[in-house]
Amino acid sequence: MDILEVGIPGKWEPNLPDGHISHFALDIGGSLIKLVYFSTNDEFDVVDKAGRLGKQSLGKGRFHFANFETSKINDCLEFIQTKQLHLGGCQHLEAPPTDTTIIKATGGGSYKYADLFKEKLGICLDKEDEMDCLVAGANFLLKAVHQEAFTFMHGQKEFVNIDHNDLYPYLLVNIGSGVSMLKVDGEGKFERVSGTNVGGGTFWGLGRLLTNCKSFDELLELSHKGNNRMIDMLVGDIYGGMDHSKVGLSSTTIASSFGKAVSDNKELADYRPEDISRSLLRMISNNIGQISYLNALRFGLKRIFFGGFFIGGHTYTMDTISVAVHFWR
Ligand SMILES: Nc1ncnc2c1ncn2[C@@H]1O[C@H](COP(=O)(O)OP(=O)(O)O)[C@@H](O)[C@H]1O
Ligand SMILES: CC(C)(COP(=O)(O)O)[C@@H](O)C(=O)NCCC(=O)O
Repeated sequence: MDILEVGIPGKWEPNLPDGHISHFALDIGGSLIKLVYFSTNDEFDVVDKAGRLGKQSLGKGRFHFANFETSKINDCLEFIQTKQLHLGGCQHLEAPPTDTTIIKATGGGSYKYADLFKEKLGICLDKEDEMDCLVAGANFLLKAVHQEAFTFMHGQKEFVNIDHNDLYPYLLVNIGSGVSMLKVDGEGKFERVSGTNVGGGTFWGLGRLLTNCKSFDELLELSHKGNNRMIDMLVGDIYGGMDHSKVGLSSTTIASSFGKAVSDNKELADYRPEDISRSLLRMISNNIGQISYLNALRFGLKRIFFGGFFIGGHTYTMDTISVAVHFWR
């Protein structure tokens, strides 16, 4: 089975031949809509007892994943409509578009936009709780997919071998618009033990205001070229270039994110957007890493798994979180 990424927010190819479509489902989050469907192209014609022509799949196919910004939900609706995802990709062969088209959906948007889906596409969203789905998905991936989980430290990615008998309990940290921290004890056994409202939405929202960036990717890209020391106050800035070794603080540790802006006597325009973005990314990632570590400590959990689109394989973000987790160890 192939996994195929077909969409990034705002960009999609409307005319890909998809064949028969099944397993169409949605996660409508605070920032992004995640959409998945399975398509089979290796089909042959079959005629049913009533003499109607249909297609039968040979069982091979692809998963397709697409994302849309939740604020541009109409693009998502258009994508579904164009590809006829809710009708199995082929309107004339399957059930006619009635009120009974039921699609699995999760995330806050499955409540917020239920009427919109019904009105525009005749889709009834069959809601699943996002935390239940998150835990079921994480457990499935960790157990069923080889080389799914990895550590990332100082630019080095190392896959983790998961021993199925030694997986639980673990802390699952999902960094979306906000951050949820779940203590997972088994299949369907979990508790939301903590969270923080300083998450991916904070990085993108505050970053947008401070830098005038037009997209998340642009903001993230800027952070790679920035130097947070231009705006963060370091221990060395306070201690005349020296470490505060008595309490284990090196001169290069960030003492106060954005702290230099207090004494610099500069305006926002005097700071480079690259430096602001870098500082913001470190501030938020550090904070999440520290809260996660403290919760792992609180419950005696030896493993933390991080997920969510804020991380999305972004190396600098992952590195910062890792440093924060290891800071006190
Ligand atoms: N292309 C993108 N557009 C907007 N945000 C993005 C994008 N890629 C990554 N992100 C980050 O991912 C976060 C959303 O993560 P996600 O796991 O999808 O959460 P949610 O379910 O709340 O939408 C955003 O707040 C932002 O920090
Ligand atoms: C409310 C949410 C579960 C919604 O999930 P999301 O769309 O952010 O993925 C999440 O944003 C969250 O856990 N926020 C943090 C709330 C808090 O603990 O302060």
